[in-house]
Amino acid sequence: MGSYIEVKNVSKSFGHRPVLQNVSLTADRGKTVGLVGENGSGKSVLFKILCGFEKPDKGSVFVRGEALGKNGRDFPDNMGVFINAPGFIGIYSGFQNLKFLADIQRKIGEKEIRDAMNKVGLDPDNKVKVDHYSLGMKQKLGLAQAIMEGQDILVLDEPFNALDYKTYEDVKSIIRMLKAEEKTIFLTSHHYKDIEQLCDEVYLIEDCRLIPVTEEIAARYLGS
Ligand SMILES: Nc1ncnc2c1ncn2[C@@H]1O[C@H](COP(=O)(O)OP(=O)(O)OP(=O)(O)O)[C@@H](O)[C@H]1O
Repeated sequence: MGSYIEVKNVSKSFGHRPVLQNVSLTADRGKTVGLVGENGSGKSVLFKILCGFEKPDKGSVFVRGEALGKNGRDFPDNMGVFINAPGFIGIYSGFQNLKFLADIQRKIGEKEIRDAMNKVGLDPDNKVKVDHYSLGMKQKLGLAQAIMEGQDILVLDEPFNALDYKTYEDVKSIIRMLKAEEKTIFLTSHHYKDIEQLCDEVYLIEDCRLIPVTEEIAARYLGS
């Protein structure tokens, strides 16, 4: 089998504005791939294309050897997604929210939800409504959702956003744990340091192109 994930010559524009031009990327199973780039450079768009949430104008995405968008297969199987701080129903607890989501696929029961919540450091028996969750708790709930079905590919778009130091370190530890479990992970962060520490391969999106990060390019991001 070839790469676990392959993005091949993908281009995407919104109106007349190109965001991605001829972008290609491969990731082997168990690797952590980081994406950096300025605000609006196209990181989330590329992640949404990987997940099947956006369709490329040109090019293809292969996940475990299967092309997205072929044979009615719009979304990859077994992929956990955390993009744009996930929305939850505020009047329900974290556990209830995950239960609603789990009931869509019916792959897992309460035990797996509890395990995922414990893994990210949330108490499944906490009856507090998500409306009253701190930002860090919401981020962790989003991560629990992304992993609760045992997904082996994880797409995590800025999971460190707006966290205090302690929660930031917690989220980093969760990602290290997922790496140790040999998940294939795609990650963005505005702090190059996070990406450098956690990722096996790093790419920069600049001027609609995807560039492997060399030491020289990294020097521009270090200290950020
Ligand atoms: N559905 C859409 N319709 C129109 N334009 C869009 C759409 N989605 C994204 N864009 C535009 O595509 C560009 C890339 O957006 P994207 O969200 O991928 O940036 P990003 O690199 O993730 O930025 P940030 O670091 O700020 O999160 C932006 O100019 C954005 O406005």
